[in-house]
Amino acid sequence: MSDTPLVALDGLTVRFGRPRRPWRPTSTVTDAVAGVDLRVERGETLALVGESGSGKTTLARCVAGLIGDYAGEFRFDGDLVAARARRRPELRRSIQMVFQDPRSSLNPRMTVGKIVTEGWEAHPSAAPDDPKTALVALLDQVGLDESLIGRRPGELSGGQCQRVSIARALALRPRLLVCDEAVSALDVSVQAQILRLLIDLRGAYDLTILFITHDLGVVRQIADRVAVMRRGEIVETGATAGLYEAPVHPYTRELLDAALDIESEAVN
Ligand SMILES: Nc1ncnc2c1ncn2[C@@H]1O[C@H](COP(=O)(O)OP(=O)(O)OP(=O)(O)O)[C@@H](O)[C@H]1O
Repeated sequence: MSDTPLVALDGLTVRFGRPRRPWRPTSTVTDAVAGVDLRVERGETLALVGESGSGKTTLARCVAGLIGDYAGEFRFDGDLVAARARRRPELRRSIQMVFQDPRSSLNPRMTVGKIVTEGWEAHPSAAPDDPKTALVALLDQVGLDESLIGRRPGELSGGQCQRVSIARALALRPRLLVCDEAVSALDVSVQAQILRLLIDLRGAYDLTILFITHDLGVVRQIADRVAVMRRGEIVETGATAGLYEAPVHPYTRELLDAALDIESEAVN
């Protein structure tokens, strides 16, 4: 097995806004991601945590190819990914994203069957010989019955919609799954089911997962390692257990204390 990390970011910077100009005296520039160095090793689940506005989604979208305008270096499987190369079908297929709001991330007019299999048209290399059988198998793997094939997202629960999103991503046999707050919109019991599903699928599909969340309780259930993001920068990375037991950066301690306060409020 290669030692090359699946994802290597060096000095990754994503800037939004408009700079100051003689006719525009106020600059609105923000570095949402500000010089991030980060590795995601093959087969691991790395959680990226941080408070709202810290830049997690921007980093995730950049890695998933949804933001092409960035500075710094992004290597996937050792190869430098230039912004232009993002259009390479093989790279697009290899990195799939699961979004926060399962309902709005699915086309309401399309059936479950169409949603899950649509990617095969754009990526014939991932298309199976027998699409019908492959579709049923995919649905089974994410815990959905084949009777749902003709249903539309509006007829499904939030948890079922998220399972459809996961099946859609898996249909393309990705190597990296980027989950952006993928369980945040779900009830706690459904959250646990989807986390369990992701853990099982990680093994079955040999996946690497970049898991974005603000919820430190969720991190403990799914992540091998954690990277803590604050104001566009990574302030600490470490194995999940170690980070909970002995956080180094004061901001990580603040996040953990805040999470503990929320947990104890929920208990009382
Ligand atoms: N399209 C955009 N245009 C301008 N500024 C943006 C854009 N997207 C994000 N930002 C800014 O970049 C910063 C980081 O936002 P981002 O959504 O990445 O943070 P986050 O950690 O994911 O927050 P949340 O958990 O609330 O989603 C914020 O200051 C945000 O206002």
